[in-house]
Amino acid sequence: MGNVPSAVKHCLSYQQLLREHLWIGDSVAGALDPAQETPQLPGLPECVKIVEVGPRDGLQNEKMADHTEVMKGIHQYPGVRYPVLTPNLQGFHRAVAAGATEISVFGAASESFSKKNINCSIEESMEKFEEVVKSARHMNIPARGYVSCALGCPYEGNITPQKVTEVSKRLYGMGCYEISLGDTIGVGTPGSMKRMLESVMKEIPPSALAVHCHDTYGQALANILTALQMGINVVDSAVSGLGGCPYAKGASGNVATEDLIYMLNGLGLNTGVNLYKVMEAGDFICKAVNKTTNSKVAQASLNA
Ligand SMILES: CC(C)(COP(=O)([O-])OP(=O)([O-])OC[C@H]1O[C@@H](n2cnc3c(N)ncnc32)[C@H](O)[C@@H]1OP(=O)([O-])[O-])[C@@H](O)C(=O)NCCC(=O)NCCSC(=O)C[C@@](C)(O)CC(=O)[O-]
Repeated sequence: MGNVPSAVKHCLSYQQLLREHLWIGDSVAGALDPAQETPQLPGLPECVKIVEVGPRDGLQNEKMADHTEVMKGIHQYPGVRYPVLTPNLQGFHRAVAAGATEISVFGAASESFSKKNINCSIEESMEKFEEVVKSARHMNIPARGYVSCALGCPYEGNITPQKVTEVSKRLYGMGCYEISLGDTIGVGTPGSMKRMLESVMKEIPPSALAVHCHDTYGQALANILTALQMGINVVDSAVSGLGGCPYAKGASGNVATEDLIYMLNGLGLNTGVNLYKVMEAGDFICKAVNKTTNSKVAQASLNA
């Protein structure tokens, strides 16, 4: 790996570990846990796809190299998806040149957050994303859309479900195959999640929606359960609960993948993910970036 900085090296071996055990999306795919004995509860989806955002969201606050360097450094396994965040056409072309085969555009339901995060208004961001998604579709590159601040904004406070719906509809309409609704600062509750989803689902089918919950107020799993009960079966999470947006001060990490899998196993929902191996990957990356895990499941198993 020559001159690759150490944070990138950690990210690469971490990706390798994760790829052996999970779906790789923001991501990972692989080995099956032994079939769960727990009978599935009614009113829930049959299986859940976990989009592992640890290698991206989990590490974006670390001092790391540019995506070009990261993309060049990783070994890309067949059947594994390695999406790259691309805020504009320049980023898109650079990502494709570096070998990206899936991209994500990332908008917000808050004007102030949009300005701080990507230095443009929501309307301007939609114009840029239109260009990106159009180019991606031209090249058969799947594009995912994020909507940040779906349950609250660090600058504006409450965000209306109507605003989230409006932005989600624009992203879906331009060709994003899936819209990930982000509780960027982790302030949502099952109540606000339900109200927001009821509104968004009037315009977008649940099969094209995902939830992305940060855990600042300890509500992430409850919010995810609410989304599952409403028919959503794609959930973003980060191993060890790492992560957070640099433009959302005070916000904690994502819901921990370990805790999410533990809950899904308990509900009898199939993920095809081996919890113990994810914990191994979590332990690896926490040591590499000198952090303690935020996963309650990993903490409990360490203390057991
Ligand atoms: C979007 C920009 C680039 C606009 O930044 P800008 O300053 O407005 O860009 P610009 O068009 O005015 O160009 C300024 C310079 O940047 C260059 N530039 C322009 N675009 C690119 C590019 N793509 N790649 C590399 N270079 C770029 C461009 O070439 C130029 O270089 P110069 O001519 O001065 O040498 C900036 O605001 C930015 O980088 N924002 C991203 C911040 C970020 O990474 N935020 C965290 C993402 S996580 C998130 O958003 C939440 C999420 C997804 O996890 C879900 C959730 O939890 O809610």
